[in-house]
Amino acid sequence: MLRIAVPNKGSLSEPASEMLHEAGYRQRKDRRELVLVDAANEVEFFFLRPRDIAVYVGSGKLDIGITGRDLLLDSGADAEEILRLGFASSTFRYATRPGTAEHVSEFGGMTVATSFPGLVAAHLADQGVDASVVRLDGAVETAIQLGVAEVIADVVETGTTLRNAGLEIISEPILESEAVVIRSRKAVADDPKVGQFLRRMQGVLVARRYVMMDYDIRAEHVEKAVQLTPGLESPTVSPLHDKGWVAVRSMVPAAEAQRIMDDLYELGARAILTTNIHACRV
Ligand SMILES: Nc1ncnc2c1ncn2[C@@H]1O[C@H](COP(=O)(O)OP(=O)(O)OP(=O)(O)O)[C@@H](O)[C@H]1O
Ligand SMILES: O=P(O)(O)OC[C@H]1O[C@H](OP(=O)(O)OP(=O)(O)O)[C@H](O)[C@@H]1O
Ligand SMILES: [Mg+2]
Repeated sequence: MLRIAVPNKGSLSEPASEMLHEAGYRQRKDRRELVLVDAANEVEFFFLRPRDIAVYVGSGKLDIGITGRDLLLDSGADAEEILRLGFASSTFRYATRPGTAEHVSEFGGMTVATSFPGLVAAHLADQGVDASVVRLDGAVETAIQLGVAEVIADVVETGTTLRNAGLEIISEPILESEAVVIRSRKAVADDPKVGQFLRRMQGVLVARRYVMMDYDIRAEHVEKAVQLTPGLESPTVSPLHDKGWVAVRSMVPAAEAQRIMDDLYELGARAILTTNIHACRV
């Protein structure tokens, strides 16, 4: 059985379970379930606090886990990122009241409040800045108003929370984060069960990002048309009963599908259809 850690709460929890469900795994019906065995797929899911996942995986007790890159790096656990999942995307940044500082190098002697002390201490040391770090569980923006710190370091998605607290971002992001699959550095390389899990998750990512496009085009225009729809490997071109025409089938990025359909129409393509991809292996 492959033992997988899944976030049980917070921003990572729902999208992670949704993705696992799309990849064909059983998921819990009750949020209080802590462990779930998916016997058909030979997988056991452990629903854990997002912050603890890297610790379990790093210790080698669980094979792989889904967590945030920021949480992985903050933990200092002996685990590594093996697949980016594209949700819970955020940046990790410093912020202060306007006028406090313009750059990290001015933080010397100040206190930085954060829920990610490992990440922040390492970054300050890397920048050669001697500042203290105070660890808070959440709502760190308020630490400045209450005089606990002059600077905060926190997750920023839209920036609304910082703006509402009257704070401004300082310097470049410390980190760009998103949900990732992690594995213990102690794990056996090339475990086939891990490989199969990753292919399923990659299949979901591709099925979400691409659509299948079909169209008919006069044979003399097919070379130009396939430049617009090169596919992942190579488009399928099939003869039609009418000798002058061919049918083309190719995967295209969903976000570009409408533009590509317009361009294909201009080239003379007709019967242009797009269909969603339910699942795939690439
Ligand atoms: N607003 C957000 N947008 C995108 N990602 C976020 C956001 N808030 C937190 N995250 C990400 O979620 C992960 C943190 O998960 P965690 O469950 O600890 O905190 P949370 O989602 O803020 O939940 P809570 O604060 O309710 O416990 C991190 O990887 C972080 O980057
Ligand atoms: O840039 P924004 O779109 O405003 O999002 C970022 C905010 O979202 C998270 O807070 P959350 O609501 O999880 O509360 P918390 O501080 O208690 O974790 C994070 O800690 C930031 O405060
Ligand atoms: Mg939070």
